[in-house]
Amino acid sequence: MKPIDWSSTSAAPLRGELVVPGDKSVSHRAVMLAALADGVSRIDGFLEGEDTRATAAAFARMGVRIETPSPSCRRVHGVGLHGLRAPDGPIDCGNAGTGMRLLAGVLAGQRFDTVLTGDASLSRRPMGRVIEPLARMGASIQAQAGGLPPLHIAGGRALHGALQVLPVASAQVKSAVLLAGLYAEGETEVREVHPTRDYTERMLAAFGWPVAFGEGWARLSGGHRLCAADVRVPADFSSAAFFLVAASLVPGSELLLRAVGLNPRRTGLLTALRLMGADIAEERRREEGEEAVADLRVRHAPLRGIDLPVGLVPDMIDELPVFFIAAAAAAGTTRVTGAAELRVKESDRIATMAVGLAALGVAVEERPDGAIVHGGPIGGGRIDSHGDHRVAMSFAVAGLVAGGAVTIGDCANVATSFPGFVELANGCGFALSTQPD
Ligand SMILES: O=C(O)C1=C[C@@H](OP(=O)(O)O)[C@@H](O)[C@H](O)C1
Ligand SMILES: C=C(OP(=O)(O)O)C(=O)O
Repeated sequence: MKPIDWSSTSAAPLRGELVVPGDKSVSHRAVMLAALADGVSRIDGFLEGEDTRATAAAFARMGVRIETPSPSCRRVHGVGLHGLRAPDGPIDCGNAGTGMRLLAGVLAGQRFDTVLTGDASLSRRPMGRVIEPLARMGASIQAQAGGLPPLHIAGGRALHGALQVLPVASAQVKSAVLLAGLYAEGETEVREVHPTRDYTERMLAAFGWPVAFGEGWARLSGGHRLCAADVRVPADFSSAAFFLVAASLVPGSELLLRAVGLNPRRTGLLTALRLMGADIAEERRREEGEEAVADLRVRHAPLRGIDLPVGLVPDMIDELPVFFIAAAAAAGTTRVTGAAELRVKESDRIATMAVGLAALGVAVEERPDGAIVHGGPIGGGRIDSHGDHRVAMSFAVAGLVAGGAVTIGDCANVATSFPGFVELANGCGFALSTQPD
C-alpha cells in the first residue's frame, strides 16, 4: 500500500446527511457463516474495506464461490461445514485482527493444514489469546515467539467442547472459540469477564445453529448445520463515531447519520459523549435483520471533561482514539483507565494518541492502562498515525478545531475499515486534503 499523508484544517460548520459504510464486525462474520452454510446467502451492506475483503478472499481461496452483484453486496455459495478445500498457500489476513482470530477458530476444525499471515501491524499482535483456548479444545496451532503470527494450524484434529472462562474481554476470542465449537464434539461454553459484542451468537442463530446466550456467556454444541440466510449489515457505529465527535466539536454543526447499528455492546461512546454534554438524538429506532439501528442526529454542544466510567471501556474499545480527541477539546480534565487493551490494537493506541496529542500542544499524561487528558487549545502540527486507521481518522477530526493544519502521516490503512472516508468527510464540511508521502 502506498503511504498517504493527510492534512486537516479547521472548517465551517459540518452539515448534511451521511450513510457510513457497513459494519466491519458483522461483515467478517456474515461472509464466514455464509461460506460454511448449505445454500446461497446474500449479504447487503457488506463493508468494501481491505479487512473484510481479505476475509472473503480467504474463503474464495478455500473453494467458496463469492459473487459481487454490486458494490457492498455479496452472493456467497456456501459449501457446508465440511466443504472447504485446502488453500494453495498461506492465507493473508492483511491488517485484520478479527479476520485472523476468527479464522483460527474455523480452521482449527478442518481436515487440512493452513497458515495465516498478516501485514506488519497484524504480525505484532498477540495470538496466544486464541491459541490457548483452542488448544484446550484439542486444536494444534503453532505461532512465532510470543504468540505472534504467522499461525500454522494443523488440520485433522478431533476437537472437543470445553468450558472456557476468558480472562480478557474480547469478542474475537469468544467468537474463535464458538466457531471451533461448531466442529467440536459435545458442548462449548464461553464465559466472559465483561460482556462483549454478540454478533457471532446472533448470526449463528440466524443461520439456524442452536445457540444459547446472554450477557457475558454463550453455549452451543457441535453436530448441527448452518443454513443459508440473508444478512443486512448495519452502518458501522465505529465509523459513525468520527462524525459524532466532529459535529459535537465544531460550532454550528448538525449531521444526520443514517441507519447506524446500535448493538448495546458497541455504543459506549454515545454514553460517554452524553456524559460530557453532547447533543445526540436517536431517531427512527428500528430492527434491521438481527440488529437495532437508528438515525443519529448530532448537533454541536460544548463538552466538559469526565472520569470515563471503566465499565464503558469494552463497549467503546475502538472509539477511544476519537474519544481522546473529544477529551482534548473539552473543558477540564478527562481520565481514561482500564483500557490497556488499546496497547495491542493496530498500533499501541495509548502511545500513538498520547504522542500525537502532545505534538499538537495538548497536555496529556500517558498511563499503563489509559491517559489523563487536560482539555485546552489544540495546535497545528505533524503526527504519525503509525499506519493505524482509527488514529488517522481521529486526528483528521482534531484538525477541524486546531489552531493550524494537522498533518497526519501514513493514512493508507484507513481503507481497511472506512473506504471513502475523505470524500464523505469533505462532503459534509471537513477540509481534508491528501498527498503521497
Ligand atoms: O469481534 C470483533 O469484531 C471485534 C472485537 C474487538 O476486538 P477484541 O476482541 O480484541 O476486543 C474490536 O476491537 C475489533 O475491532 C472488532
Ligand atoms: C481493532 C480493530 O480491528 P481488528 O482487531 O479487526 O484489526 C479496529 O478496527 O479498530
